[in-house]
Amino acid sequence: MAAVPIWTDLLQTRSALCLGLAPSPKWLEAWRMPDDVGGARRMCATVLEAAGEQVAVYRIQAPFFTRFGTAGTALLRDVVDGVHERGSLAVLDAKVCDADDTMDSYADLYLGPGSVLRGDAVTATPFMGFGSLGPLLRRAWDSGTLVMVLVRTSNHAAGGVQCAMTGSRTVAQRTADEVREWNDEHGVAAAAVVGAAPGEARDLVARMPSAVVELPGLGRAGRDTRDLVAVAAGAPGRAVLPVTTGVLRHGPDVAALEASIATWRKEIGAGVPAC
Ligand SMILES: O=C(O)c1cc(=O)[nH]c(=O)n1[C@@H]1O[C@H](COP(=O)(O)O)[C@@H](O)[C@H]1O
Repeated sequence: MAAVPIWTDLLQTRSALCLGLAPSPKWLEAWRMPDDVGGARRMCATVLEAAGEQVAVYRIQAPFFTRFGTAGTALLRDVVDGVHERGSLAVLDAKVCDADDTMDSYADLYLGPGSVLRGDAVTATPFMGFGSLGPLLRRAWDSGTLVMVLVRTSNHAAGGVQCAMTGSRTVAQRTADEVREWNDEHGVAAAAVVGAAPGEARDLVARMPSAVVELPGLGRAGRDTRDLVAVAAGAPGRAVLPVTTGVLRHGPDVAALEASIATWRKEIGAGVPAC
């Protein structure tokens, strides 16, 4: 079942901004909220109140919820419900990875209306071999959801693995090609996370012409917003631009958060035209 048309519709009507929800110890302290499930609940409610129905997609960092045990998992489920009540999509950022028989169980937890957490997408690591993602990808297709495969990440340690050569391609290029091949063969359920500098990102995005691509990096030191927005403009209707720090640093004041979200939407909207 194709998920992409729903994503495209929302990304075009609300903008490509993907708002990060990260009730981490660091953010709860900055917001002067207790580092417990009550504090996390207040933080998420504040962000959702400020965002209203302006945001197409939320990237929800699952470990910052599940660290609180069953109460945190219940909160995560409530937050996903809150996202859906606003007509938005929820990416569960859990970066799952395992052998193929176990991957099926991750789908039970994360993906689609029949799962525990009812996410619209889950992030996954392909470094046990792309084939190990098969069961998760098949379940994503069946439930109209997406698996966001880590093609290239921005953390300092990533380059040694993801830029290593495998034949004539980097590992990241090969993974991007595997995303395209899966989508061409089975239907578009593989999306991608591409946390690369603009030149490399443009090449990787071009290798996955039908995939939703998440391009992290907006609002970070050393990254020019216009460069990243220009990469997204090459993939209209399927590029997702996550911002966490760039918005959360304005909290917990609701009006300041709202203003920041509006500013990001405007900045992104001007550069990513409707397709
Ligand atoms: O999966 C991601 O979104 C991700 C990919 C990547 O390449 N680099 C990266 O930092 N991230 C996530 O982005 C978060 C920080 O987002 P910003 O505060 O918007 O920069 C991190 O906590 C990671 O979970």
